[in-house]
Amino acid sequence: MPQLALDIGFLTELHTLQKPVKKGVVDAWRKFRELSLPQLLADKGLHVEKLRNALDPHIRTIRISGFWRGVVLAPESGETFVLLKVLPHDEAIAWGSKQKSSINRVTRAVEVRDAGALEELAPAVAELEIPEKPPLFSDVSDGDMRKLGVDDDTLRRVRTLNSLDQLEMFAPFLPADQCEVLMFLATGWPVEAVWSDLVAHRRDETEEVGADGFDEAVRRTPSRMALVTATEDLQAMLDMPFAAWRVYLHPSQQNVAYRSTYWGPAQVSGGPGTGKTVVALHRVKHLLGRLGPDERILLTTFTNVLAASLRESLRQLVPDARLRDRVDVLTVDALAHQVVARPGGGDFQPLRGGEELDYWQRVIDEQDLPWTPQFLDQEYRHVVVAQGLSSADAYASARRRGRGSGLHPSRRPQVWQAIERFIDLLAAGKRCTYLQRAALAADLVTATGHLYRHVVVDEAQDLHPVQWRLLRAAVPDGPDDLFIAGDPNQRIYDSKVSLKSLGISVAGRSTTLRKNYRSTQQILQWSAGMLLGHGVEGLAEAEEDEALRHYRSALHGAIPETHEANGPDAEIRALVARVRRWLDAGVDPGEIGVATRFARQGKAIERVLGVEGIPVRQLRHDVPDASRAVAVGTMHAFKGLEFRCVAVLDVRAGAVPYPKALTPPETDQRQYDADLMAERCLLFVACTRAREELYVSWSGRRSAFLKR
Ligand SMILES: Nc1ncnc2c1ncn2[C@@H]1O[C@H](COP(=O)(O)OP(=O)(O)OP(=O)(O)O)[C@@H](O)[C@H]1O
Repeated sequence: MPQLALDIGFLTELHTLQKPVKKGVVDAWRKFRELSLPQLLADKGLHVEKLRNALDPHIRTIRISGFWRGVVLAPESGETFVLLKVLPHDEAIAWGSKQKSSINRVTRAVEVRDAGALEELAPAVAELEIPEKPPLFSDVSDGDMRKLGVDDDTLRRVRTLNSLDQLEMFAPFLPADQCEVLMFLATGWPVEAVWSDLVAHRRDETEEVGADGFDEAVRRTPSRMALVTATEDLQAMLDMPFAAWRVYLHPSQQNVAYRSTYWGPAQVSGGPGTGKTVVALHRVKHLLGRLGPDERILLTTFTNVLAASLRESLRQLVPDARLRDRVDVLTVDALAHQVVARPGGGDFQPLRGGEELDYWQRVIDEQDLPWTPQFLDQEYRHVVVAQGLSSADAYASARRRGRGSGLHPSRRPQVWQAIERFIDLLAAGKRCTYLQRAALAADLVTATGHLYRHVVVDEAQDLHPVQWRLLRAAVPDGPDDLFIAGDPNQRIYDSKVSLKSLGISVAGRSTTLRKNYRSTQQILQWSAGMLLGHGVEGLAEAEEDEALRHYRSALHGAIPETHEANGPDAEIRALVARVRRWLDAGVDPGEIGVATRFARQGKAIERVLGVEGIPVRQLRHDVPDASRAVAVGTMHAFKGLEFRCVAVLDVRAGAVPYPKALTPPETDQRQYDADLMAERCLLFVACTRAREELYVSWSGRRSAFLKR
């Protein structure tokens, strides 16, 4: 039976197609399933047509609807076709006739290059040559290139290049896997690392494929070509094109997610948009497949919105509701709440917002203390709660690791007294801090026994040690106990955690993902520029900001736009104009996000967009909302989300960094540095939510985080 596989290039452009065209794709795909090969080739409606001047004899066009045609790769023999692109008639013919397919000698996967575009671009690329620089790949031999799957045609083109800019011009048109290898080599990766990180997983060791090997070759290309077998799956892909991750996992992701067993806690890290969440979800799917009777999995993340989004993604990835019901998708706070709500747990209301500081102020006034509320709050959080200290003696001898402010040992009893008073005051009002609740939950679980067989953690970088204690207690030590996904460069709250110090060792079981699937290279590079040279402490210690330099995306687009406005009102007016241009270009309002440092500015923006008749919604980190309206929210609320177009406003000195979010350096220099870094990461997180376009504006003096 013939079948029509889908190329990832087609899927990534799917959102630009109108509904009738998408329906045409479903109809065409059905015909491939329903007709025999001779019937298919003779079908008048589908009109499978060979192109007269095509560079590749395997290229055909098929009719999708009206003027729209699909460009298809047809096998010489065998029955698997691949849909590469859907375009208006003339463009489809022009594009199709310039493509060339081949089968990679190392991976034996199908690859397609835009041979016409590469030829046309060559003179412009040559002009970018920097005369005094050596060739880009002068230290990689032809033999190594071939071992990594780079073929002679590609080699001939790239041998003379001597700048990354030149390679990036060619990039969208080269065979994707070869291009990825070259990008990594060009950014300084040793041949051995490229081999082990990228190529080894893909290598195929079966016998030489013959002319009839095309069907198998498509099957060997799962990270770029999907064989969809059920109509519902195809429909879901067309409705949610960005859910491509359900079918296409990069071999490096596949390798992490579907490793049979990790003999202890495992960690996956990587820059924004590298698919950490996707890998975490696939890991849950893998673990579900081997779960014993009565065993359960916890999938946990940081905010309610992210938990809701994980629940939805899991629904798509694991359609069987009975299986899915064996997974609890909860924030760590919600888990703590559930545990504490059980008999014996007490009934305390957690403090919100700045309430903690008010309580500390009260203690300071009562006891006439020389410290600030921030100092006591941080001492309590980072030393007492983090280490689970419960007596004056334990505190007197505790290490104040990570604290930058001196505290003479003779003053510790006085601080402890203040802490005791703080705890009593809260208890008297039936209140607690979130961390106290997590600590209580950790104690209860330790006493009563484990809750889960596996715990999978996403957005791990922001968890506090006491939350880790709860997660550690929730699952028994052993194979596949904890699977942890996170990115230290996206830490926006003040929890600095070394997993090792918590008894969670991921040594030998830690992987870094390198390829970004979300944002264009231009957005990534621009955003990474804000962090480079500002060393962020990794979760598992060994990671450095070296990863930042290697952020890579196969997607290319416009350089982020910056705008200096003449006052706050003018800044909002400029935003309205920007949003209108996106809408006019066909971007759905629901695919636009507007981030601000403060909620009140977001409210003003919401009002103005509303008055302008643009559908708008408030983005909150506790309430999910998928309506098709422009999402306006604080930078914090954008954590973990993504939009086609993102505007970040109010990026001015005085707002980013926000002075009140910074501990005064004279109180604690180390804490000041950490706070400043968290503010930097916050802007980085907001900017890297953009898939295609990023717009950043301010009025007055620009933020010091923005480069000139
Ligand atoms: N192999 C893949 N093929 C296609 N798309 C992918 C793949 N892996 C991830 N994506 C897509 O890339 C985007 C980012 O993925 P994901 O949210 O998992 O990244 P992340 O590393 O968790 O990001 P962040 O840390 O910035 O929140 C998503 O739209 C996801 O669907």
